[in-house]
Amino acid sequence: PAPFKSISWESLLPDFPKGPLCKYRKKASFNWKEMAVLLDGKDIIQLKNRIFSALESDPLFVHHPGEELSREKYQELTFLRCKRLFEYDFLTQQEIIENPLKIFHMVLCIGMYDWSPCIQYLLHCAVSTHLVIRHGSNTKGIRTTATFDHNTQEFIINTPDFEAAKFWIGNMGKHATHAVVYAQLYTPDGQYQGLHSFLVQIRDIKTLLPIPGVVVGDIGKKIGQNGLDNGFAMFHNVRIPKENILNIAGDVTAEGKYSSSVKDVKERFSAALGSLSSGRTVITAVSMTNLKLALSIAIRFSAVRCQFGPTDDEEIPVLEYQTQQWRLLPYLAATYALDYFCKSLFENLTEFYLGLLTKQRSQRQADIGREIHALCAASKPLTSWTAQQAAQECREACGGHGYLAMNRLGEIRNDNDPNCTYEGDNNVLLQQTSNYLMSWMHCIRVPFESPFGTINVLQDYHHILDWKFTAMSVEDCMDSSVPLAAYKWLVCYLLRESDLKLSKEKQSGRSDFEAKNNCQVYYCRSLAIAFIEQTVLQRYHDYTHDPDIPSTLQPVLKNLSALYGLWSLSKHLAVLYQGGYASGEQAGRFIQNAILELCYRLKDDAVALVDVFAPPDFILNSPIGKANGELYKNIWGEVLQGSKTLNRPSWWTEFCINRPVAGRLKSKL
Ligand SMILES: CCCCCCC/C=C/C(=O)SCCNC(=O)CCNC(=O)[C@H](O)C(C)(C)COP(=O)(O)OP(=O)(O)OC[C@H]1O[C@@H](n2cnc3c(N)ncnc32)[C@H](O)[C@@H]1OP(=O)(O)O
Ligand SMILES: Cc1cc2nc3c(=O)[nH]c(=O)nc-3n(C[C@H](O)[C@H](O)[C@H](O)COP(=O)(O)OP(=O)(O)OC[C@H]3O[C@@H](n4cnc5c(N)ncnc54)[C@H](O)[C@@H]3O)c2cc1C
Repeated sequence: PAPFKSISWESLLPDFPKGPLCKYRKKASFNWKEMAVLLDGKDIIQLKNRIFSALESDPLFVHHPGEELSREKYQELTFLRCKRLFEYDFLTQQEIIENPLKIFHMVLCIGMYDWSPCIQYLLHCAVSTHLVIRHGSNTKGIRTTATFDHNTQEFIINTPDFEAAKFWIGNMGKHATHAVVYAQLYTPDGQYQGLHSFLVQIRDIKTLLPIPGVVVGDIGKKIGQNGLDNGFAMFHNVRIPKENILNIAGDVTAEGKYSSSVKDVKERFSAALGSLSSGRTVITAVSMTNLKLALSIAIRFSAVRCQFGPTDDEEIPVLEYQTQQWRLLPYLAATYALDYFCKSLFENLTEFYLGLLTKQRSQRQADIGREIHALCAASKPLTSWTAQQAAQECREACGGHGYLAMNRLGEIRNDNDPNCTYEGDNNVLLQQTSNYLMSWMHCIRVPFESPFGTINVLQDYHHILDWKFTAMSVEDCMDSSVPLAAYKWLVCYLLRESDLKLSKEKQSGRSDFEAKNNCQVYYCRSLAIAFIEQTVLQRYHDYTHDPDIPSTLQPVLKNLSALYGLWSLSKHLAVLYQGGYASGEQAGRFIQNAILELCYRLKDDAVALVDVFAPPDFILNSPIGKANGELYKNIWGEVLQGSKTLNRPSWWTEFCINRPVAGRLKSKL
């Protein structure tokens, strides 16, 4: 941890304005500034401050309360903001080299303001990206072709029909001039060489008009992220120079011969898709950031909003209600656990990229690639779904005020939604993780480990399968070691059951394809989810129990770890009983009561816990989520800023003069 005394907290993290939230802030068991410094460190806090204050002082980023922007205008504004982000160029190369985690924080800070310019910016930056993969989940089935013409030294790109069109591509709707297009490569000998990516110009850079042979356009309004122009494209004999093949997986010689350092077709396919792991890691963090936004709003609101009370003339904050605590505080615990996990996953990814950059060809590098793929293929589903459920819960937890667009919960929910789909549909991706786990079954009897140690739990597979739930009281369950042990059992059990189920399906004569499909629900899918929850919990448990954590912060961090573990585990209670890990009434009851007790213990810390990660008011942009807690003043302030709030409607005569004659249009037949 940083040496706290030498840091001027005041300059880094100014106090919040006085107001109704002070009551809870005073009750907190820890100092929120000390926690913020522990979690992020001084350097990152300074970076965040730099980005947040640049956006706040820039007229281009001014909010327009009470104003409805058309989609066209919003897209234009998003583009201008994206350009401005390039002008700010928040990080130098040197800073990135010294601490790659800064890129991660920079992206999330911008996204906290609005995901549309953030994603647009990211997509423009991602030089090695996979922008135009789209065929849907089945990437192997992409039907766009790239045929090499050795006479002209060009590739010819073709879309066979409408169904094969590229669709959904970010930035392509209105303004992208170049795209990275995935296509099936054919060499002049007619041989099919598999999926490869190519840089294709789609619009003229001076006029923004399409290049001949390219049909490109905007796909229309979406549920969220409408500042982004998602587009479609079709290619009809579009010729690109030979150099435009991005030779990640293979290359073609001038004579038209195919060459690749990766001989195995399957391996080439994995290499071609390897870059998706970075996108999935970022989306894991994007979703976790949405949790931060939604919870900052809902918890501050709940600490101030009063309803009912023990007597007729005393109303209490809704946060005092057990139900409200149980609805929100587990998500708060999840935010802390996932925040830690995201940083650790990013570090894993950095190691992977370092290996790629230094052209590592070791077995370890290959194993890292597989493990990262398995991790982010499950962490994206876990985090995006958690954020999706949390955003809805937070919306409802703020009652009617949560439904007012100005309070931003709808926007958070809608902008988070595609995290469940893009860069791989969540349900499809979970199959990748369970495939990986199942692949370890054959070496269960020999010593093995994975580079990041996430599958090392399987070393004790046989032993763990004999474990039982042993806690004897609620108090016994108040540490995350209890849910962690249960998770280890759960992963081993679901692995065994999935493997058995697959064997049975095959023995009964089903094809590999059918057998695998019939093992998903209740087996492989649950296995992938349990595995990633266990991994997140293991990492967070280890962190919160580290003796280096200051004693002033450790109790609250341990409570968060225990709550996250028990609450996540409680969704698997049926399987714990079904498989014999738990038995009798007590086990379930202890877990439930421990969850409630932890919620109760954390409720006085809840406001301080969101103060640690909430962005400044300007960025959060939610009257009910403001740091001063002046709920009603903030709402009224915003309502009255609407340009037409007090106006008579332009159609007032339709109401007052052209009155309806009841039944005038009734059918006379
Ligand atoms: C703010 C953040 C950014 C927002 C970005 C928004 C823009 C959005 C962009 C996009 O959406 S881009 C389009 C993304 N599309 C997808 O993600 C498609 C999803 N489908 C797939 O990835 C693949 O088709 C699949 C489902 C993973 C593979 O299916 P398939 O059944 O055909 O192959 P397998 O036999 O399972 O795999 C073969 C082999 O390859 C390995 N592998 C697959 N992917 C990867 C990878 N990314 N990294 C490493 N390895 C990979 C897989 O594990 C298999 O290996 P083995 O088991 O044989 O060892
Ligand atoms: C906002 C947004 C932006 C996007 N941006 C881009 C972009 O920039 N570039 C790009 O290339 N793509 C982009 N995409 C496309 C995205 O990658 C795909 O939508 C995604 O990969 C899912 O594919 P799909 O839409 O074809 O769904 P489908 O594959 O048609 O899936 C439909 C349903 O079928 C289920 N399903 C499919 N296969 C299986 C199976 N084997 N087993 C069980 N269930 C299955 C899925 O779970 C899903 O519920 C974007 C999408 C969105 C929403």
